[in-house]
Parts: sequence; structure tokens; C-alpha cells
Amino acid sequence: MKSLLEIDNAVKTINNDNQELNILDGINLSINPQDFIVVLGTNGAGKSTLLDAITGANTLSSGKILLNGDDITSTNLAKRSRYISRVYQDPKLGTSPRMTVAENLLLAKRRGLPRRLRLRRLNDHMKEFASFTKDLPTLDNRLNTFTDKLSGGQRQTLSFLMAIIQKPELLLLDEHTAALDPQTSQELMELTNKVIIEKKLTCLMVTHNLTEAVKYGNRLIVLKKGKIVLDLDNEAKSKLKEQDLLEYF
Ligand SMILES: Nc1ncnc2c1ncn2[C@@H]1O[C@H](COP(=O)(O)OP(=O)(O)OP(=O)(O)O)[C@@H](O)[C@H]1O
Repeated sequence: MKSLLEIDNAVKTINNDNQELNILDGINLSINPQDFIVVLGTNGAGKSTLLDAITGANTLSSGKILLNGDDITSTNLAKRSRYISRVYQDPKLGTSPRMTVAENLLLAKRRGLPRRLRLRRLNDHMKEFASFTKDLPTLDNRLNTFTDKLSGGQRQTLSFLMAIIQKPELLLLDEHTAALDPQTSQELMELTNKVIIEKKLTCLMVTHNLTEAVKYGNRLIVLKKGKIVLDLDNEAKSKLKEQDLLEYF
């Protein structure tokens, strides 16, 4: 199968107390279309650095990143954001606080267009946006609510909808449920899983939650000190128990 994203010997070197340190240390990863990959690792293992390298928020010291066979290693963050979207852990990132839920959705739907064009003709989209939120108790009837009046869980659900509204080539979830209470976190994780399967998305999800890591996705990788130390396919993952993962922490 042709890979969607290919990471080829990715190295990121930083200078730490006058010593060179590879925080990504030769990462090779081939992501197939419709893979839903769970990424685990201790604090400081390099997970966010890896996602930053994929989005272009950070440049690699060496190595290559190919998307659908095209070398995007030097493509900037703004260009990559047209086909790679990311949801962060912090509910405040990813949404504009002084805009309503509907305005935020429209901005996301028209990502890539100049900002002055993106918010035109909002009313034409209200029905469509209402259909997105009608099955989400947290956001139903809140299309005209300003985002800074939403709870963390509502805001994270909005960030997720914004990330998938244009069907990204690659969806990156960076501990997107970690800041939420257990119930809200579980609801957002169920929504995430449903949407990824229904829309046939390709996704890389960082989590520290071992229950989520075992339950969701078709592949699991563990990062340690900038290297991939475990890469399980769907069959191996389906036999996995939380207990088996503890030795990596
Ligand atoms: N710009 C930078 N300058 C110096 N050190 C950095 C920089 N960015 C990351 N690091 C270091 O690189 C290592 C990997 O960081 P990274 O944030 O990728 O880890 P992580 O796996 O996402 O951790 P966490 O689970 O805590 O979010 C850490 O030791 C971090 O301190």
C-alpha cells in the first residue's frame, strides 16, 4: 500500500548545556491511509517534537517528510495546515475566543482562503453547522455562543470539529482529551473514534491514557528518548493489555 506520510530518518538536535542532544533520534515511520495510530511515551520522549516536525512548527535537523510522495520537509506551517490539522491539549488553543461557535466553524471550513473572505455569508451555513452539533449535547443550540463562554469540554469538542470539517489528509491529536474531566474526556474520545472511522480519516493520536491506548486505533507506537521502541500492528495491538505497556514507563 502507498503510504500517506513517510518520515525518513528524522533527527532533531538541540543544544542542551553545551551538549548536543537528539530529541528525535532517527525516526522512521510510514503511515498508511486510514491508519489510526496511538502514540505513547514518557514525558520528554519527543512526542510533541514529532508532531511539530509533521506540521512544520519545527524544522528537522536532518531527515525527510513526504506526504503522498511529495517532499514537504521545507514546506511552511501555513501551507501544511491546509492538509494537516492538529488538536492540542489546551482548550484555549485552536479556537478564536471572541467569535461564536458558528464563526469558528466557518473559519475552519474556509481554511486557506484570505481571512476577510472566510467569514462571509455565515447564515448560509447555519443549517449545515446545526446538523454537526445536533447530536452533541455539549454544543447543541450553542452556535451563537461566544467561544470564551464555553466550558473546556465544549471548546475541545469545537476544536475537534474545526480540525475535521475540511477532511484533513492527516489529523494530529495531541493529548486532546487530557485536560477534561473523565466523563467529558470519554465522550470526546468516543466522538473522535466514531468520526475517524466514519470519515475514513488518517490519524496520529498522542495520549498518556493507557486505557485509551489499548482501546482505540489500529496501530500503536511507543517513543522513548527520541526513538520508536515499539510499533504494533492491529493484530498485535488487539492482544495487548494495559499491564503490558507499563514496562515502557
Ligand atoms: N526548543 C527546545 N529547546 C530545548 N529543548 C527542547 C526543545 N523542545 C523540546 N525540548 C526537549 O526535548 C525533549 C522532548 O520534548 P517533547 O516536548 O517533544 O516531549 P513529549 O514527549 O511531548 O513530552 P510530554 O509528554 O511531557 O508532552 C524534552 O526533554 C524537552 O525538554
